[in-house]
Amino acid sequence: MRDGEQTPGVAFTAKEKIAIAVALDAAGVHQIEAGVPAMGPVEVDVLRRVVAAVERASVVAWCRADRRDVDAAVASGVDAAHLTIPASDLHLRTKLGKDRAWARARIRDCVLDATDRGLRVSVGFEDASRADDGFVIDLAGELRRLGVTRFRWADTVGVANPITLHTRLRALLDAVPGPWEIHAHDDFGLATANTIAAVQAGFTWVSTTVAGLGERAGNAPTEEVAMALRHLLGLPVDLDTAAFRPLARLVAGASRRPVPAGKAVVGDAVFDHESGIHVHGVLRAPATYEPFDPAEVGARRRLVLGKHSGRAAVRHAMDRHGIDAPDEDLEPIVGLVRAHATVYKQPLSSDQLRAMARRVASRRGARPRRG
Ligand SMILES: CC(=O)SCCNC(=O)CCNC(=O)[C@H](O)C(C)(C)COP(=O)(O)OP(=O)(O)OC[C@H]1O[C@@H](n2cnc3c(N)ncnc32)[C@H](O)[C@@H]1OP(=O)(O)O
Ligand SMILES: O=C(O)CCC(=O)C(=O)O
Repeated sequence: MRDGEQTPGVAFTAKEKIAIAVALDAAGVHQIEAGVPAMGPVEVDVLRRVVAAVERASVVAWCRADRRDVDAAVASGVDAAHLTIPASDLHLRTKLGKDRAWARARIRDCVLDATDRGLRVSVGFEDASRADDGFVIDLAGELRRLGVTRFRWADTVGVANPITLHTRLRALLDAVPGPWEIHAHDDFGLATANTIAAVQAGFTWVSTTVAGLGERAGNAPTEEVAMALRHLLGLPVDLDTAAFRPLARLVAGASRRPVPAGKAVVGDAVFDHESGIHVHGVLRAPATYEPFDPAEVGARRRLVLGKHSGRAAVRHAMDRHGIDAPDEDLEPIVGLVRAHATVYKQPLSSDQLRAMARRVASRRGARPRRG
């Protein structure tokens, strides 16, 4: 929720934030990064209300490596603080005018402060994908000894490549075992792939946002990652996957960012089939052209008549709507369906299909038997 809301132009009201947190909690999300308490009293108050509203999930506050941020996290009543330190020299030197020694001292100090104050602490390495792995490994090893419960490896500008990432993260885990989290951005459309690669390398936490909302091209989408973990890696996913589509619409409303029709898992059209070969196959066994049953995410398959339809699809649609026609009429009806789709660029209604069947029947001097 924190990184999702960082999307330029997006600002959730307290009510929206609470509703999204409650929905995430109900869906079984384990931890909700609900906001940035350093933003001031309004955000602290929202965090407090999120903490009160959520029943099962842990609520974590995002903090800079700054004691003032830890103070604000404590004030917000969360059970966990996520402290971020830039890891790359680009971020340290160019952005902050600091060096690695500063980063080490600063994050150590804040970790000790936050743990002393009873918070569970995770640490994020911002821009880790462009950082020196040796520095990240050294620092993580040191911080683990101070009681940090988890590390986040951030691909802040989405430049990781899933193949090389896997090898790189395996080496990281060998050096500093324990819970690591991947936080992947989608600048090159690789956020989900990189997240899956990290899990395959042994990472046990994934940072995601609903429908991939987030800075620039966004983050790894919760629903894509969850379904890929279940179906591609065969891992148990204890989330209510049927909640993904309503969640995406809830977030779309609050962010004023409509869910694209073709968005994996949650898009309106991702369980539609039109092409003749696909519909012919799906009618025999949906698995021919579906990687999982749409019901698993509370969706329904739709067979759409259009420019690429074939006879099997037309016959199926006519049967569904009680329109009878001999086999010899199918080919010309398909022709009319194609022409209609090309002109109107819309799926065909049952009435339009019926009218086409009549037209073809009357051309050969007969009437369709029903309809
Ligand atoms: C990759 C990411 O997503 S990082 C998270 C990004 N999220 C946000 O920025 C949350 C929204 N941010 C805000 O509301 C504000 O930027 C605040 C409240 C955090 C800080 O506001 P301001 O004090 O006005 O600072 P401003 O935004 O101009 O600059 C960022 C400050 O944070 C500091 N900073 C940046 N990252 C870190 C860090 N990880 N640890 C410590 N300090 C940091 C910068 O040095 C700068 O402080 P300075 O002005 O004293 O040099
Ligand atoms: O929490 C972190 O360390 C990562 C922050 C972030 O959102 C990013 O680097 O993209």
